[in-house]
Amino acid sequence: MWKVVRFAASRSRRFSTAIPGPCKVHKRGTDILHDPWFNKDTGFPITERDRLGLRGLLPPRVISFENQYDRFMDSYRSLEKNTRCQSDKFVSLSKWRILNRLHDRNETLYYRVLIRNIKEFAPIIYTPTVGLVCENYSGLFRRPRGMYFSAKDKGEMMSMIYNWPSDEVDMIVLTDGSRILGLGDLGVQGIGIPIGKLDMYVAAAGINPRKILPVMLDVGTNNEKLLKDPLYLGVRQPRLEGEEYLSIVDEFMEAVHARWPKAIVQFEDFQMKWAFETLNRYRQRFCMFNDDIQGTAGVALAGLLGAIRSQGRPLSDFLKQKIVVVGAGSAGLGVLKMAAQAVSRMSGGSGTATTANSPFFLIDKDGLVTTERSNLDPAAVPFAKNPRDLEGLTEGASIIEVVKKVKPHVLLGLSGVGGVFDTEVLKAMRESASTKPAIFAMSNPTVNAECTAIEAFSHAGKNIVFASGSPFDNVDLGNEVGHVNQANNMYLFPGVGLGTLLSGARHITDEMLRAAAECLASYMTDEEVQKGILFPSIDCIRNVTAEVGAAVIGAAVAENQAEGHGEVGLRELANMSKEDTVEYVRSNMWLPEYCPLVHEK
Ligand SMILES: NC(=O)c1ccc[n+]([C@@H]2O[C@H](COP(=O)([O-])OP(=O)(O)OC[C@H]3O[C@@H](n4cnc5c(N)ncnc54)[C@H](O)[C@@H]3O)[C@@H](O)[C@H]2O)c1
Ligand SMILES: O=C(O)C[C@H](O)C(=O)O
Ligand SMILES: [Mg+2]
Repeated sequence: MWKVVRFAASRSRRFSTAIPGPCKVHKRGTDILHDPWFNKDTGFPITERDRLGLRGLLPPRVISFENQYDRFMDSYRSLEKNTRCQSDKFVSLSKWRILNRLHDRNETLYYRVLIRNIKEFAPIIYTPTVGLVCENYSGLFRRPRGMYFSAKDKGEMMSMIYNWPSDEVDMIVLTDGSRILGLGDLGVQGIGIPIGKLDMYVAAAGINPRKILPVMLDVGTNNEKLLKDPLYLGVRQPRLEGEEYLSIVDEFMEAVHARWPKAIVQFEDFQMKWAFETLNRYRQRFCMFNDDIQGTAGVALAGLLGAIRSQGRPLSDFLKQKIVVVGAGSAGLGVLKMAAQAVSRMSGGSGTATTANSPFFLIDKDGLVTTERSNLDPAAVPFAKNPRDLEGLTEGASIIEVVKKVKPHVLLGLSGVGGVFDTEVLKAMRESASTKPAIFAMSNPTVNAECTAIEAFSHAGKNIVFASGSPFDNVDLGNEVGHVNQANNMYLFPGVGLGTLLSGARHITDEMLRAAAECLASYMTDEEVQKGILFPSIDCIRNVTAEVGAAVIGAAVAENQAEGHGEVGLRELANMSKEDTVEYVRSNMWLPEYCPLVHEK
């Protein structure tokens, strides 16, 4: 059984918070002003202007970092005021543009703005606006960000990787653009997702922005509209398949690790068949994980355990919870696999994942998944129900049929289809066996959510607990508040990445992911959970990441995966208390401060 441990936020003297040391820069003059890593705009002190050949290239007055921040926020607020009557789409894209321009000009200021206002800006640089940006990327494109490896680069990647200007890369987010959120195949335009995820790595985990790399593997697209679009920036060919496809991913993985052997690669938004195949292919060879399968699973498991706690029930009740998962893709199957492992361990087993005899039900676009399904995807086989055990439900039963019959404690959507939890389905959840039925509409972006928060509380009742993948406002229920949780893998992947990095682990194991999920599950207090607050506010995401990262390090040490990082060796990691480990993680988080620049030839 899981012990609910909340790491103390005590400060240890062993790890002091980093004060930015000097940064070596190999350029001078305008080249520095045009480099967003080093640019400080009007913030360059006079002595630095002299040292770096900047004197005369900037207006004479030096503006403090804080004043630069205020100036940006003022222009952001004016934009908000001036766009008040415009459509939501126009406003969201305008907000993204102003942030993106800052990102392209001055990263230190950009991350200060992002970190201080994460709740307000996450919905712009991350889901849902990032989806809109990806849909319109070819038209919005102004400056490149990250690297693009295409089907035409075969045989060249080992040298191309050296085109990246940084000698140190810790964290890579890689996509092939084939399943961008719930928006489908967006080809090269999917690069917005790795960029947004890595922004969250900087904001939530304090990974140094000079050590991140967003990557697009452009192997073509099957999106006819994009192929016909004269502005489309990707390779105009159908997606590579089979061995041709895998040989491109293989070459990329070899090239990356030849240059940066310890870089962690997060696979993101790959269509299901490649998501599972690449995870199995690389996880023993490289330090990598698939966020949609593994990150999502951990967040969902934390939500499922929270739903039990919200009913005032012990976690052992997990064995009895009836859970209907709608969506049998990489995310839905990842969730079921982790949930089934938890059930197996709780009932004294080895943690082998199968739900055939458990109260879990899986539904895909063809309805309830049973052993009678022809062409059942191999990854779904362990979760197909035997119709003999179903008491009246048959292969392909609809969501409403399943919900009416099963009366689930939890209805969890990862289908990518907006509105599939319709009024009838939500009303049927009133008959749930739970005192606090849980409705998790986890698909992104907002338009693809299985239902909205208002729909859930109005049709399923005030006593539900609700979570969605993209943010919704809390719902006014008269004299109480219907709390909206954001069940998004952003609560896990930053801690998984940072914990892995700081442990120096060569691989990311199931145990490390389990530790991350359990840590998140135990983050909220009983009092909060009973109010329906299952996940923390995004405002404290650095704190969540520090704790999740520490849990990952603890598991890496326990499993003999850890090798240490920098000056902190394995022995020191192994001797750290939980509090010390949290503090160690926290003290390794990059802070957006201008560092003194020192020119080096
Ligand atoms: N909240 C999060 O943290 C999080 C994490 C990962 C994925 N997601 C979201 O989950 C969604 C699915 O992601 P995925 O990688 O599993 O996609 P996927 O394409 O691999 O799977 C989609 C699944 O949904 C099923 N489906 C389609 N239409 C359906 C319908 N009408 N009724 C029932 N099932 C239906 C499909 O058969 C398939 O099994 C996306 O919208 C994605 O944004 C959210
Ligand atoms: O990107 C997100 O917001 C979550 C998740 O990885 C998704 O694919 O939807
Ligand atoms: Mg994703």
